[in-house]
Amino acid sequence: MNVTIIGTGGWGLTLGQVLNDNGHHVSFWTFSQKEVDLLSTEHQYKDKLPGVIFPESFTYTTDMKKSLEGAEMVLFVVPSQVMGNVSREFAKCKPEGKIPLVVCATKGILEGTDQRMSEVILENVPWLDSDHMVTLSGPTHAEEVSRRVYTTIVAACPNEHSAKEVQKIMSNNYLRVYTSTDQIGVELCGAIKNVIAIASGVLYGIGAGDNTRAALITRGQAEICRLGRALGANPRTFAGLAGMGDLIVTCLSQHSRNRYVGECIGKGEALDQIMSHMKMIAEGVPTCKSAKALAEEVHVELPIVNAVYEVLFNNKKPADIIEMLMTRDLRSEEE
Ligand SMILES: NC(=O)c1ccc[n+]([C@@H]2O[C@H](COP(=O)([O-])OP(=O)(O)OC[C@H]3O[C@@H](n4cnc5c(N)ncnc54)[C@H](O)[C@@H]3O)[C@@H](O)[C@H]2O)c1
Ligand SMILES: O=P(O)(O)OC[C@H](O)CO
Repeated sequence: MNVTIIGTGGWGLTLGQVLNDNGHHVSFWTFSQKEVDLLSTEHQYKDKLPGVIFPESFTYTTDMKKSLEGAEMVLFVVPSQVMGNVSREFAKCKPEGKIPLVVCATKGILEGTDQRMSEVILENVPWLDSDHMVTLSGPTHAEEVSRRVYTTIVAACPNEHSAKEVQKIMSNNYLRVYTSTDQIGVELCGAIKNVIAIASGVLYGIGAGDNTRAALITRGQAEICRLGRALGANPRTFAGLAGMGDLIVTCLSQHSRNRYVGECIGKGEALDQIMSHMKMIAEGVPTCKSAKALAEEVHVELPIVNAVYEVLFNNKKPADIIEMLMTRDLRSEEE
């Protein structure tokens, strides 16, 4: 199968390698000529995945129409906050023949809107319908998948047949793909867990204990469930790979970008200073703003998300915010 991947970051390249391992032909689009030159000559992206060499058969271009020639499947793997522009560009490249299956592996909610990534793409691409829009999400750090470490992931689409198609195309002996029809739940879990991961990083940064981290992960999960239920997600998704699975990996892994941002904050660094030296995207930062706005819109209380917002954007001290969280009105765990 011919697959086009939109985005040549760590995750896009890694998914390309999975598809190449499965015998598919992979082309990439990127907005950056610098990335085209680097990847076409060096076949590696040292800044993002040092030591990983990508197949020489990969092709790279900044010309989206050209990158999509003959594409039977298209994967979007760009940062969430550029998904609007990138999908509008994609909309101009309607293929002559069969509409390709579209898969989105980006995690986040578009700032200034309440839109999940599949909603952004579907709104901007009028010739694409929701039956052909699949979400790929789960506990999957590129640093490990690119080294073929055993991993699981979820392909979610309201149309089960499309989810199963992606499952068949992407599964192999080191990547096991499950399917789900709960795209809302899978996307919300993937977006909000990044905000909770920042909080987890803050706990590492200030030297908090394991009890505190366990509390954060569990109560973070409670917030994801509360918001998800209000927005129509299937509660079973929260306990699945895209839910608890991804929350665990992102809160605890040495590879997590969002956890790293939180850890630096906990050690006293300023957010803009941290962002200026990061080589990969930490989606939890913009998603924190959108999640807070989304929760207010549907009248759902998210104390941890709000706490992260106060620390990131209002310069509140983590210790004061944790004290505030611990001494709020007492409540039942069953609420
Ligand atoms: N890295 C991982 O382990 C991983 C795993 C699962 C999901 N994800 C998700 O995949 C998405 C991409 O993550 P990543 O780690 O590959 O990011 P990255 O920071 O490595 O790369 C992002 C890429 O997006 C493209 N890009 C950047 N700015 C752009 C712009 N203005 N216009 C168009 N394209 C632009 C570039 O090709 C860049 O290399 C994120 O939503 C992330 O949460 C990442
Ligand atoms: O853990 P992070 O913050 O690097 O996020 C990347 C992916 O979402 C992990 O599955």
